[in-house]
Amino acid sequence: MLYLASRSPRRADLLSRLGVRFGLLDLDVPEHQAPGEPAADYVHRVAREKAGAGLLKVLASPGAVVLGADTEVILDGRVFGKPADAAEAAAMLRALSGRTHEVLTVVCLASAGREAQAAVATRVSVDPLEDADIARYLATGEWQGKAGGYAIQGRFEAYVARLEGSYSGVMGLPLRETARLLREFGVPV
Ligand SMILES: Cc1cn([C@H]2C[C@H](O)[C@@H](COP(=O)(O)OP(=O)(O)OP(=O)(O)O)O2)c(=O)[nH]c1=O
Repeated sequence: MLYLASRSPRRADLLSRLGVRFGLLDLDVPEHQAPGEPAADYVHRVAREKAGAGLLKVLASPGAVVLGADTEVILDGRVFGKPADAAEAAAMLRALSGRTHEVLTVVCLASAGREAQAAVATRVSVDPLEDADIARYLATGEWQGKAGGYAIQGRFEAYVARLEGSYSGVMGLPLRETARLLREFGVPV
């Protein structure tokens, strides 16, 4: 049985698109970058912690496979996670304005005897944003709960000049790499 260790409705939607059946595990894994921890190491660690915490919940279920994932926006080596409030989201969007950043998603699959990860980095170029653009965007509320303070799957795409990589990866679950990992674990996709 496959379990998705995530509270993100987007990850559940994306995983459903692969046509697999899965259960949902609700868990709260803290996301804090350690001092000096490189951005990519941090994203890998959090994805592993989510899958590991999920696995602990279902160890009694034989053959359980747990999927955890983490998505962060990275600019100049700095990690932009989910903004705590509109002011923090505004600061993130000002930093992303007119620049190209990376969205890194790491997917981790774990079962009783095995663990594997896939990392997908997508480069996203954002048009220059006026203060008025940012204010209008923040008013939509779409920034809430999204790394970097934007959701590409909504109005923000109007400001995306170029995307190189995985669109589903930016949304939180890269479908191609996830499908490959699932097959490796014997989950038919
Ligand atoms: C950049 C970007 C991020 N996101 C989302 C994907 C992730 O859900 C979220 C980053 O936060 P995550 O910590 O990766 O995930 P989460 O807290 O939403 O869910 P969970 O930890 O329970 O699995 O940002 C978008 O939906 N669209 C985007 O364009």
